[in-house]
Amino acid sequence: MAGNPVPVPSAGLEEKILCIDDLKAAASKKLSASARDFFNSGSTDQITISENTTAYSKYRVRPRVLVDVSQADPSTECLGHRVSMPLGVSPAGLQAMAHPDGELATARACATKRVSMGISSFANYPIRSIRQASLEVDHQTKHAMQMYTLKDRELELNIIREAEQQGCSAIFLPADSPVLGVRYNEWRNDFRTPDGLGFPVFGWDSEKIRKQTHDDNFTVLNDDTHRWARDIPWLRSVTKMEIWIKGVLTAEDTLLAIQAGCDGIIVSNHGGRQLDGVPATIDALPECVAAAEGRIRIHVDGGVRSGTDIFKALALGAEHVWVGRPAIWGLAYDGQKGVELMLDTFYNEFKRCMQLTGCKSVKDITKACLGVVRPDGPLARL
Ligand SMILES: Cc1cc2nc3c(=O)[nH]c(=O)nc-3n(C[C@H](O)[C@H](O)[C@H](O)COP(=O)(O)O)c2cc1C
Ligand SMILES: O=C(O)C(=O)c1ccccc1
Repeated sequence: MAGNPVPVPSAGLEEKILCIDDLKAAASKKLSASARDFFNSGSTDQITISENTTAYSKYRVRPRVLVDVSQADPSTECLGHRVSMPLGVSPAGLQAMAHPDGELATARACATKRVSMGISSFANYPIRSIRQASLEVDHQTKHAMQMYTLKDRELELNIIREAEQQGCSAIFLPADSPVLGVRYNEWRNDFRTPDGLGFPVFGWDSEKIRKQTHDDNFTVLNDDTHRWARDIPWLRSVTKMEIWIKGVLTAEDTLLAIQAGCDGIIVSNHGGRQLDGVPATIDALPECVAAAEGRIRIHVDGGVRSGTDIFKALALGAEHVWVGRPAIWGLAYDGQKGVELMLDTFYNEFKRCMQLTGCKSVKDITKACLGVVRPDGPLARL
């Protein structure tokens, strides 16, 4: 993966974007207040969204020195395929509100940088076009289709069939969304999908969505009677794609995912947009890893904002991380190039973190690489 130590912005974009926070600031200036609030907010009191990021800072890295790191290799596997680093782009809806090319730009950037991508069921482009945009760059890039349990089973089945036919590798079932979170910012702004944008995955055009709030979308579509015993076997019976549960935060649900024969879980709180007050994902991860005892794949998303955050998540037992908002910020800043800039930034930071901790490959990143800061005490080993 190509990566400039200091990425160069496109012509006309003068800011120096050195880190993800720079990208957030630059992107936030370009978005309307209502779009910015929609993308950047969490639910209710914004506690979980804020902790998702800050919780990383209690961990300290324990570096090993005098190791030959000239060949340090950040690559790993995701969805059965070699990727350049253990980071992919989470499914996030409404990307054309950040940039007209929306999910197509994200797909091209992910394919260029060889990372996996999640496709939101609220994407503004059809699954086929997103896959096509990716295939034009690289034939190997893997996609996970995010699909809720829908009230309309026939619609759900059609979408799953389409995703499989278009070559998606996995279903990400967001188990945290039987109903929408309490999103005061959206409600205060009376947030609506901008005119001209549709949700083609559901076959909804702009006209159909115009009168609906974001909350209405969920209420109409999502099945709040969803449950393990009914929905996972059904999914298995209708698709050969991998089945991942997105939104697990406890040991108990990790065990249920194993029992249900799922391929993996994503420890996620929907970027703090569903129930406020649930733990930061990096704090929920250890209990899920301990319960799993290696019997199921574990990924994590939420609040990952630096290469060192990726490193910490791996040291705590995740195989791979995903990012939502950083991709949106990249898109808003500079379309495909902005998403590539975001991915380069993570890649460069992560590789350097590996090198400075004496890790030659992602397998070298273990519990021994981290400590935790306790008030007035020495660094505690994990
Ligand atoms: C604007 C936005 C839209 C999202 N849309 C979806 C979605 O359609 N489906 C879904 O499963 N998760 C969705 N998510 C959650 C992301 O998949 C992911 O869990 C979260 O963004 C990760 O946290 P981060 O943004 O802090 O990286 C969305 C998140 C954001 C910020
Ligand atoms: O806002 C979200 O978190 C989300 O899941 C979503 C749903 C519909 C459209 C865009 C995003």
